[in-house]
Amino acid sequence: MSIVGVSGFAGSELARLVAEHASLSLVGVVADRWKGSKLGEHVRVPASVAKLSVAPMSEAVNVARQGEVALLATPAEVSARLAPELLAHGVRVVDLSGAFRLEDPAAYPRWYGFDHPAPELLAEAHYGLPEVASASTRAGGARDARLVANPGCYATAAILALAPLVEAGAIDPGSMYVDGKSGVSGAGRKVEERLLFMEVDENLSAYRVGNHQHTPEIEQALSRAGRVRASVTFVPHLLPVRRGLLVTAFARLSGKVPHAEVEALFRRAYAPADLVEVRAPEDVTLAQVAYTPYARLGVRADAERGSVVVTSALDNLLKGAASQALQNLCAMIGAPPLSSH
Ligand SMILES: NC(=O)C1=CN([C@@H]2O[C@H](COP(=O)(O)OP(=O)(O)OC[C@H]3O[C@@H](n4cnc5c(N)ncnc54)[C@H](OP(=O)(O)O)[C@@H]3O)[C@@H](O)[C@H]2O)C=CC1
Ligand SMILES: CC(=O)N[C@@H](CCC(=O)OP(=O)(O)O)C(=O)O
Repeated sequence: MSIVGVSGFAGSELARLVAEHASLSLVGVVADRWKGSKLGEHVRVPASVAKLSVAPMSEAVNVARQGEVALLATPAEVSARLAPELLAHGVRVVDLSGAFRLEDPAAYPRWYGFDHPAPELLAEAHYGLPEVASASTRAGGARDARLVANPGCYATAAILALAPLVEAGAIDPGSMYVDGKSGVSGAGRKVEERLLFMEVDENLSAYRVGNHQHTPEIEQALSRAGRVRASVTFVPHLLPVRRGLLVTAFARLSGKVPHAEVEALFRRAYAPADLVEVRAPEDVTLAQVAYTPYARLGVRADAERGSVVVTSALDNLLKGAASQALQNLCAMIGAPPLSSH
């Protein structure tokens, strides 16, 4: 395996997870910021890979060709250009960015700010949310996929929260609401005024209201899962913590599923999922999921108001990025799944 973008927050988590997985071997790491230095100088990894030399971005294709799969932890526009080159060299790709999550090429200028350079790959990419197979159009799942689009962090939490409800026809899919709150590591290592300590500490603010790139991703996944046209209003907020995100989703019950049976939908849907826990909504907290690969969900239906509320929490860098990428990678190559410790 190789990791491109290893100097980023998600890339560093990936390096640790790949290095610690007994069935995976890390053969190359790439990032300009750390080029020429050893991986172990920056990330706490086992001695076997600590001596790996970090290659510059200009060497990304050559380095990635040494491994069977490349993990891209790069900005969407970078991944969109790099993935086709890697695929052309026979290297399979798990991409952590949004570059291959949306099936409609016309959505890219609107939500990501660039024209997609490889629109033909959008239909092929597998949307890799392992616990919600219906969110992808690919019948075979990640196994045998050449290209896996790893879901966004808020999108993972929101889709886990709403998929069992739309799949069962339990809610009105035309009006779902999602309030999301994320720790600052969600924004990556970049320098930005809104991410300064003085802006974030002891503060809470909404951002990109009506304009967040995970809106079409959530709608696409729920439309597929429910075979309906899903419409989601999503508002993200920046929380003054390092790790973790929590979304609260609200929807109107359709009456098709009695309110007393709504929680059972979740328990059934996620019974086979080792990494998704269903608890009371009040027990869904950042502290329970931060630094773990778990997502935790809580649901409560309100018969009097005809509504349902779902809380959903995960670590944005793990289930929201790197550990989910590992789940996908293991499924692609038939390696044992990520240990759920
Ligand atoms: N942070 C999170 O919680 C999540 C992130 N993601 C996605 O994962 C990917 C990586 O995110 P994250 O680790 O947070 O990001 P960071 O900003 O922390 O890291 C970005 C990485 O990409 C590299 N890079 C290569 N080319 C460029 C370029 N042109 N501009 C900027 N960086 C470049 C950087 O290398 P260098 O600085 O050495 O040049 C760095 O290694 C992104 O697509 C992000 O959207 C997805 C889910 C959650
Ligand atoms: C706090 C914060 O800024 N979070 C990021 C989430 C990053 C993510 O999951 O991003 P991609 O879809 O770009 O891969 C954001 O809201 O854009």
